[in-house]
Amino acid sequence: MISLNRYSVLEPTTTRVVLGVRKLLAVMSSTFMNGGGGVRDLYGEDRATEDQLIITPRSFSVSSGCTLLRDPRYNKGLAFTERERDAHYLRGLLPPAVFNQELQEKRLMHNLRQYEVPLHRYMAMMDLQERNERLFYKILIDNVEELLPVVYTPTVGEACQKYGSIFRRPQGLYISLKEKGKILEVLKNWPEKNIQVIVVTDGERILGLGDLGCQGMGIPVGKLSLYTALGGVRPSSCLPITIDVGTNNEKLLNDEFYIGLRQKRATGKEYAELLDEFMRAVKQNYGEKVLIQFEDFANHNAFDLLAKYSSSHLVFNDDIQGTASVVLAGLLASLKLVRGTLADHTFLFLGAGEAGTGIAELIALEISKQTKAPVEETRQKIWLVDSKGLIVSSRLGSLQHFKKPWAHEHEPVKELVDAIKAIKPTVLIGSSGVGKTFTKEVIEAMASLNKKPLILALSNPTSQSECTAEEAYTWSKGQAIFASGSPFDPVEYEGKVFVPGQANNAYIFPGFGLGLIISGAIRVRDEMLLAASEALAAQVSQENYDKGLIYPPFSNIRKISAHIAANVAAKAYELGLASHLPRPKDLVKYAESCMYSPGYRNYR
Ligand SMILES: NC(=O)C1=CN([C@@H]2O[C@H](COP(=O)(O)OP(=O)(O)OC[C@H]3O[C@@H](n4cnc5c(N)ncnc54)[C@H](OP(=O)(O)O)[C@@H]3O)[C@@H](O)[C@H]2O)C=CC1
Ligand SMILES: CC(=O)C(=O)O
Ligand SMILES: [Mg+2]
Repeated sequence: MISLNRYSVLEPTTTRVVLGVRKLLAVMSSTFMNGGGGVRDLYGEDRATEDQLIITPRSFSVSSGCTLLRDPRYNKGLAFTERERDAHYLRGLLPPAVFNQELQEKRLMHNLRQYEVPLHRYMAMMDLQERNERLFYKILIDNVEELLPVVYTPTVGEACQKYGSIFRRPQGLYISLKEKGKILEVLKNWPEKNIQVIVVTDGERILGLGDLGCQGMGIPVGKLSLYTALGGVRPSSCLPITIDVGTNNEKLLNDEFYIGLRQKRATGKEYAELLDEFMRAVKQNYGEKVLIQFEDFANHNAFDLLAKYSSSHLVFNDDIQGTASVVLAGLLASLKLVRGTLADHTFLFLGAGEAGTGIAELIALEISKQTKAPVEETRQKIWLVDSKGLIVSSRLGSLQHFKKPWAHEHEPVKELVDAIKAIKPTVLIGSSGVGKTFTKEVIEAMASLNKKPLILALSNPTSQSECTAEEAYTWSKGQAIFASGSPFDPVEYEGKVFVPGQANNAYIFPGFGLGLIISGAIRVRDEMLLAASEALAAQVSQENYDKGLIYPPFSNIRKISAHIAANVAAKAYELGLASHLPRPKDLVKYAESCMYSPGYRNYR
């Protein structure tokens, strides 16, 4: 193992080699085998997104033997060559066969496919991540459409629900109320110092599954593995964090295997102080440019945290902003199928929380940008229904602040289907977290009003989806353009195959984050979200449209992410928020060159 310029602990099985700089450079340049796609610098793409390369150290550490086999970042398992086995004291610790990474991948995919229970696949993937990180990312990248539902929604939802009983080794950083006053010290316990992206949750709104407390850790871990696999951000710069302020989930509080604090959630001042200490400690420890992605906070905290820290930190709320950007992209793309402009459409949401109001606002902004009409005016064609019915002006006094802009003049309407009949939307978006709410009557109402109704069932995981793909296509008699938060298989209806798209913020956040990193952006702005949407929409091909798709397939996601990153970075430069100067000429190429690739390196 070669560890440069860092805190490498010298363990008994570690030999330290001291070299002159010139010799070190020679060794390094011949040492790394480029895995494809990364920049060809001395460090390989592992450090490509770092601020600058510092080539000062005169030593590197070579861990060997069992220590090397147990280090997931450097372990290659049977792929260690004969020469490496000699050089690193691995003789006898491995069986004689030498496999290349492709053969390892083939074997692993074969084994993975033997598991019929998705959770078992998830656990096998987590085991692999902790055993051989490069192989984990190699198989995730190469089999992204097959494995996304395993490491991400829907399976990650079940994994979080059962996190206590499937818990093996800790992943990520846990910051609980017990660490109040010591958060900076806790951050310093994390072995990596060059952190570029943190995904943090407090576990209160995990997908549409509600409060899972500390067990929400599966979400930051999963999201960050997508940062690497889909966006090319190197794994060592990603930090998953769960803030544990307790849980109000009685089932978990009474579960003997629950891994979190066994108390009700802290709220008010106690909550705010812990979060504030966390935000200050992150900036102090990692600097101004670390991206903090808020994930799956309940809406009574999410909007306030975003507003509070967006002027002092590089913060991004994936559920509000990432979801908005992915849905806007789908809408822009859908105009190829339904014609007209965004301003010609009428939008109705079931669910007026983070996702719903976040999307609504970005649509209003985009229409305002396109038509030059004030956003107060462009909001008028966007309507939302919450658990109490249509959001109308007579409810203004009791509405949460984020719903108020959507309280238009209308008589109260309780049921979704009646709201559809009254508002006559062309687009129906489900963001309620409640499954089966797009009933046959709802879909039929949309199909009776529109030749091609656009129906997005965004809620995750699959159990919470507002309807299935099959329901959307059959109840609309094949008229619907449909996409969902969690994936569905293609559906055959009356001899025609309909391919549903996946409207999930996973299309956006990896490329969005990469764009912030490569430009050295210091703040997130709405214009960057619009730029990301436009880049994603531009990646939908005629072949995709011909299948009724409004999103490109995930199999192209790294190329898509590079385009998103480039557009986001370009916007950061345009807005004067980028700190990496000079601006690279070709931002797409630059983004691609910065991406981590999981091919093995040769160790001398
Ligand atoms: N596809 C994707 O990329 C994403 C999907 N999501 C999914 O969206 C869902 C919602 O997330 P989020 O917006 O953050 O959650 P929130 O809790 O912020 O909002 C949920 C909204 O749904 C409303 N609601 C709840 N039950 C009903 C019901 N029976 N009828 C009508 N409205 C109802 C709530 O009403 P009230 O305010 O009255 O309580 C609230 O307005 C989750 O399932 C999540 O997984 C989220 C982000 C990204
Ligand atoms: C996808 C996502 O972020 C969610 O469902 O919360
Ligand atoms: Mg989320």
